[in-house]
Amino acid sequence: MTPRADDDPAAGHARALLRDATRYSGARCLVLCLVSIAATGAGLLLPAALGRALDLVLAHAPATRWVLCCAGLVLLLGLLDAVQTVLTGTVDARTTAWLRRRLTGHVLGAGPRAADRFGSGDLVARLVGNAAEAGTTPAARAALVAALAGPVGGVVALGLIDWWLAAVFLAGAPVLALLLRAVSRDTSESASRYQRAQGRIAAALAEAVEGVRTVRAAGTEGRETARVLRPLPDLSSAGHRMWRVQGRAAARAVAVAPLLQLAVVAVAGVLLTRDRLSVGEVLAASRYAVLATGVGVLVGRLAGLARARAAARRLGEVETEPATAYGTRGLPDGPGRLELRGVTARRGGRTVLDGVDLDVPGGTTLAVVGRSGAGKSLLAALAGRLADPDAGEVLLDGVPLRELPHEDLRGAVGYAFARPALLGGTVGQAIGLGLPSPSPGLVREAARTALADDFVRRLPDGYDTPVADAPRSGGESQRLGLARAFAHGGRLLILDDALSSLDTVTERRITDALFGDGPGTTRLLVAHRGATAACADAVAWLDGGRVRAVGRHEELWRFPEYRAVFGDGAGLDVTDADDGAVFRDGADPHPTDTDDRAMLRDGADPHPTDTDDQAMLRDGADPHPTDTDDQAMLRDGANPHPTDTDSGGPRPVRTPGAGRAGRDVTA
Ligand SMILES: Nc1ncnc2c1ncn2[C@@H]1O[C@H](COP(=O)(O)OP(=O)(O)OP(=O)(O)O)[C@@H](O)[C@H]1O
Repeated sequence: MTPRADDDPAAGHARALLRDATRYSGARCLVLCLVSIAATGAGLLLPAALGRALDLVLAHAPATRWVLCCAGLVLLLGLLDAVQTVLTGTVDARTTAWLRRRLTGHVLGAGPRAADRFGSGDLVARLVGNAAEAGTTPAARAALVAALAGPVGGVVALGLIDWWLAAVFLAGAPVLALLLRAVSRDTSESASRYQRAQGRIAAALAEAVEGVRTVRAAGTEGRETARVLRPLPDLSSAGHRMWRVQGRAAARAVAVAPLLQLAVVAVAGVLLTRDRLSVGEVLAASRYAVLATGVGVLVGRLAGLARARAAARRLGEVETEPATAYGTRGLPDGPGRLELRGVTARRGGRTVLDGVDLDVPGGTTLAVVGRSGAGKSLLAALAGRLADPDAGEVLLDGVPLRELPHEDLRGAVGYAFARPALLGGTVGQAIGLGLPSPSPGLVREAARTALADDFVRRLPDGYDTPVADAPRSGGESQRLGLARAFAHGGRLLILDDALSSLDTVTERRITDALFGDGPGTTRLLVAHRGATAACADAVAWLDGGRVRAVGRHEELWRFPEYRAVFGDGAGLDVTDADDGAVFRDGADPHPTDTDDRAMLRDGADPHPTDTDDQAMLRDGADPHPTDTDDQAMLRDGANPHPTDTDSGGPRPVRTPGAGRAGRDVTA
């Protein structure tokens, strides 16, 4: 059973959508309705005129006026039909365009939630296919009024000729009414099923196209095709059911309508023999009986409306995902201090981040590290309000992000991602995306900083090359994404694994430029590599949904579990940490080692000796790097001789220009 709109938010949204869409095409809909009614009126006048002309011809009276009247009505009907066709087409197109605009804006306004919930393929199916079906609603409703006016007018005309004729017709009318109701209900159900199956196919197809390389590599093209088309039987059965419903209705209508017409004509014949009707009136009555039983037209219209309603409901479902609301509180001048207070976020039924507190002073860099799935990307998304936390608050310069207007928020926060989407006509436009008027100079400068300028200039039309014609590797894409983030500016820059596809030398050069540009930008950096984390002023170590510790990379490095985050053999070794790491919730990163715990309390290094070196060697780091080691380190993007004093022993390897010691980032 179709749920009532009150119980079903999607149906409520669908009704509101259709109401607004109809209002948008209001004037045209009204004209269409009037034209349709005029056509129906002309259709209703024609039998009367024909009957009158016939009576006059039979009586050998002058009938030219009435014959001309009949010809005029036929011409008018043709003209109105043409206008109706054109108007229906334009109203459908306008309404569809309006629905697509509104839904596209809504989907993008809702952010990643909508794509997560529906899947990109299904969303595309809704915004393309279902919007086109739902877009026929206003015109179909207008036409339905006229389609209803035909039978109603036919019955009235029968009553005007003789009330017996109307009475005979009305006696059989309830059967027709039941028939129409069943058509509308059954078509609605099967149309919903049909459209759902279409959506599932579209979603699976989008996944398969996205992962076409994986499919090819696995050699599973056949299996994938079968998976994409798995809903086909359901689609087919829903489609067949739809046609069966309409076919059955049409068959019943074919059975019931002629019987009714026959009854009307028979009664008209009887009335003719009693001289209550003329021959012309019998002719008119037979035509009106056909009009009054015009169920075929109604069945088609009702089925179309039912499909449109089912499609509108699928659009309504998309609208149930609320668009992000923005505040009106302006962002004051400030250094870009970022605070997370008790931030909790749930995904897929589990709490991924649980009461996270962080404080990143303006102009500093915080690296976020943690095992895969620890919630780093989620935290990065919350920090710039790509998503809202389920509890807690994120503040920029003391203002909760929720209270900021859209412009202030997006102007203040720049993002770069691991797999950036390059949107915009040309490469230059993709870099300047989101800026009110990006100058070519700014775009180039940003590209130079991101080390993208060289390869962009090698493209056929340089910065004017269409994005689609700019073949690029994963690393080149990332550099364009970084260029976009650099061009954006803003007081907070969030890099979500945005350096992961870069070779280590390029990464190093970019981080040099990034961290060397002085204060003014606060940076949050999701890092997988130790060398990247080492560039930051502080590292927040996420584990089990919480911040396990905050400290400098070299301070945290002593803890095997921290080192394990980067995998064996990753990067840096530390023997002189000052235990500045701040552990959260009393969590000890090295809980099994009681000595370490004691030493941490006393501020001493738990592994200051050769044993320590062994541990480091176990973890893949060489405490006494030689020239050969230097080469290896350079390969890894780390500088083996960052300062003269550092070069003599197992010191933290730090990237020059980075990690301004002395600034703290606290939890
Ligand atoms: N939309 C979602 N629905 C369900 N679960 C989600 C969703 N988004 C994220 N998650 C889950 O939240 C957890 C954290 O994801 P996130 O991408 O933040 O991890 P991460 O630390 O960045 O991982 P990685 O280092 O592998 O990129 C993961 O277990 C992920 O499966």
